[in-house]
Amino acid sequence: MAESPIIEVQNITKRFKGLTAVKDVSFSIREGGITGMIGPNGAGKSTTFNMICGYYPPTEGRIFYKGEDITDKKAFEYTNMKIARTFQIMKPLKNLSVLDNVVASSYFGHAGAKSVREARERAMEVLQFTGLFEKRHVLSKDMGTPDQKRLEMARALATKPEMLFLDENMAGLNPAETEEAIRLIRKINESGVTIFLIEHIMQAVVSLCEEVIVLHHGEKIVEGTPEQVMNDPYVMEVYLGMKKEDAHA
Ligand SMILES: Nc1ncnc2c1ncn2[C@@H]1O[C@H](COP(=O)(O)OP(=O)(O)OP(=O)(O)O)[C@@H](O)[C@H]1O
Repeated sequence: MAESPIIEVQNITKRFKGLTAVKDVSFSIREGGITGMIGPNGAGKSTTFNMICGYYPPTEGRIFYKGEDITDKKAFEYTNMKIARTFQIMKPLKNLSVLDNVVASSYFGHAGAKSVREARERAMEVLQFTGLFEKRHVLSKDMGTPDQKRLEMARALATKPEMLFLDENMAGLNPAETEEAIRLIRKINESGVTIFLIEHIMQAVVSLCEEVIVLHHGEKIVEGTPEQVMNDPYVMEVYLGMKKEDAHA
């Protein structure tokens, strides 16, 4: 794994009128790795995610991608920078088939398909890769949550990203479905895509991430390997709601 950061976040703060949602947060995302962000509800995870993905700019601080300052870039410019994201509330084109959803995404980004044929070929490849090939003719609105989440990833992959942001991709999945999602995320990473994810499901964070950032009340409280983070007394208290001695009871 390369050591250089693909994303560097420097002292970002976001204020919404009177409320400071994120306060002076800094971290980096290592190229080639899987980095996770956790924290209780309202900790500032989505706000941080949205700033890094260009949905709104930080009130203060800077964000760098491969050394370039992208703080003022807009979300629509990201696919051209080989960055893609999924949404917590999924946004498929509901009345289109799974295949057409992925075909539509194939036209976007730095490697946007130049013809219908190229877009279809790309989509077929992505559907094979994500395990959705057999369901390619199903309307996306007729699929269950696990397949819709998979489709979100397929649509993102169709833009050929080098960096993928996953926003609570496992919410609403049962343990077996979670395991499948973990396998797919690992496979995407092994294909060379750097991943940054927000996730409430600890099993997924521990199994996938080599680096975890913990937010609480808008501030970064801990950063480290899953093991370091899960054994941190402050994390146990504020995030898991128990004292260290309780955890060993
Ligand atoms: N657009 C906004 N305008 C005003 N306040 C906001 C806005 N977005 C988020 N907030 C507030 O900022 C704080 C952090 O919210 P955020 O959604 O980033 O937390 P989170 O860690 O993602 O929570 P969850 O796990 O519930 O999604 C919350 O108090 C929230 O109400």
